[in-house]
Amino acid sequence: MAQLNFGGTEENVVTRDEFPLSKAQEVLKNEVVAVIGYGVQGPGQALNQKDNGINVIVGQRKNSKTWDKAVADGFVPGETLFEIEEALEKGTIICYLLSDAAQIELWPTVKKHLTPGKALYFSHGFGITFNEQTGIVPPADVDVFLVAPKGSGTSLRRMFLQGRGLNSSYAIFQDATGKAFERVIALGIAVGSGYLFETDFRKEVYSDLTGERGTLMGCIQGIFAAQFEVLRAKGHSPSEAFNETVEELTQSLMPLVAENGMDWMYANCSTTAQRGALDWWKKFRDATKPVFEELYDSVATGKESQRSIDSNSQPDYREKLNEELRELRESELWQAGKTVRSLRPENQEVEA
Ligand SMILES: NC(=O)C1=CN([C@@H]2O[C@H](COP(=O)(O)OP(=O)(O)OC[C@H]3O[C@@H](n4cnc5c(N)ncnc54)[C@H](O)[C@@H]3O)[C@@H](O)[C@H]2O)C=CC1
Ligand SMILES: CC(=O)[C@](C)(O)C(=O)O
Ligand SMILES: [Mg+2]
Ligand SMILES: [Mg+2]
Repeated sequence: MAQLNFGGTEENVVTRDEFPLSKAQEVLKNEVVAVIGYGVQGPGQALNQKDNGINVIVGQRKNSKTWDKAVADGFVPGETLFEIEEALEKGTIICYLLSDAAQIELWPTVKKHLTPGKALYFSHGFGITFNEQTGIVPPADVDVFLVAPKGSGTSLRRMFLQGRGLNSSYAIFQDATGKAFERVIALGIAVGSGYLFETDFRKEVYSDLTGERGTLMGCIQGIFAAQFEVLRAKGHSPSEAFNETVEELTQSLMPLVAENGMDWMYANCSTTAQRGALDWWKKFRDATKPVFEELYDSVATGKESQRSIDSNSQPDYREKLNEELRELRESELWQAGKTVRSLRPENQEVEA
């Protein structure tokens, strides 16, 4: 474990240097890792573990689209792909990767198979932290921990294939075997994490729910829409409004931020832009901060988790979500975006 200084605070991190894949393989060599659920995180984590030489099986409902996907991805029915209960029985480490709402329904079945010494692995602090809402209370004689990749399962897999690694947080809720630390870190490395930083279940879920509702997904769509609407109302064309709101950000400026920080991105823009950005950013911070305070409270009081459980456990939740996504897709903003994306040279048909 290394101690690193993050802007003035020392924190524990585990890197691939101190915990290489060979060590993860050694720790997991007698384990059967059962990945339950094959939605977004399931495939990323199962495939990365498979490619990393870990003994991984998938548990999924037969006659489902995702069963077929697991087969197409190389999992073999009866060998490495099983009905959920069979996988639960075979697994010594259970990676519980159903959607957070679905985890509630299957919990009694999972619990039945958590015999002493097994490990229960999550990729989110949701089920355990909000156990009054989820009913997820594991027996005392199993290890309980999490590795939460900080990004989509799709990115986890893509970055692995590119030889890169998404960073993840890890937390131990219960160490029944005395081996929870080496087990959780070995899994974190095996699923393709670039490095792992320490957290606990409550902090993981509070920060994750805040982030995805905030700057990562909810807030960013909100400020995109606000700026786009103002530009359109002032007579700017959709292409101009989209380019100045989204395209330039994702294609030109955010890669610079990712590479070397905000000041470096600013420094690579005009002095005119820098003057304006430096003058305006605090105003945006002050305008949005009360909304972030409200958001955090809504997470911490359990309102957000309850809403997620209530809506995502309806039988027609998928159709309803798809309908809301369709509205977003068909908005003028994202329709303009579709045309803009098609114009990127790399997306144009190569002329014969
Ligand atoms: N989507 C992502 O990239 C990320 C997800 N996470 C966490 O990882 C976990 C898994 O999330 P996702 O992969 O997004 O899940 P998901 O929404 O893609 O669902 C996973 C699987 O659950 C199955 N399923 C749904 N209802 C079921 C039921 N009643 N019985 C049996 N199977 C059922 C689906 O067929 C699917 O294979 C969650 O705890 C989530 O918060 C963490 C980081 C990112
Ligand atoms: C991708 C991720 O980390 C999220 C946004 O928290 C999630 O999918 O829940
Ligand atoms: Mg999340
Ligand atoms: Mg997240």
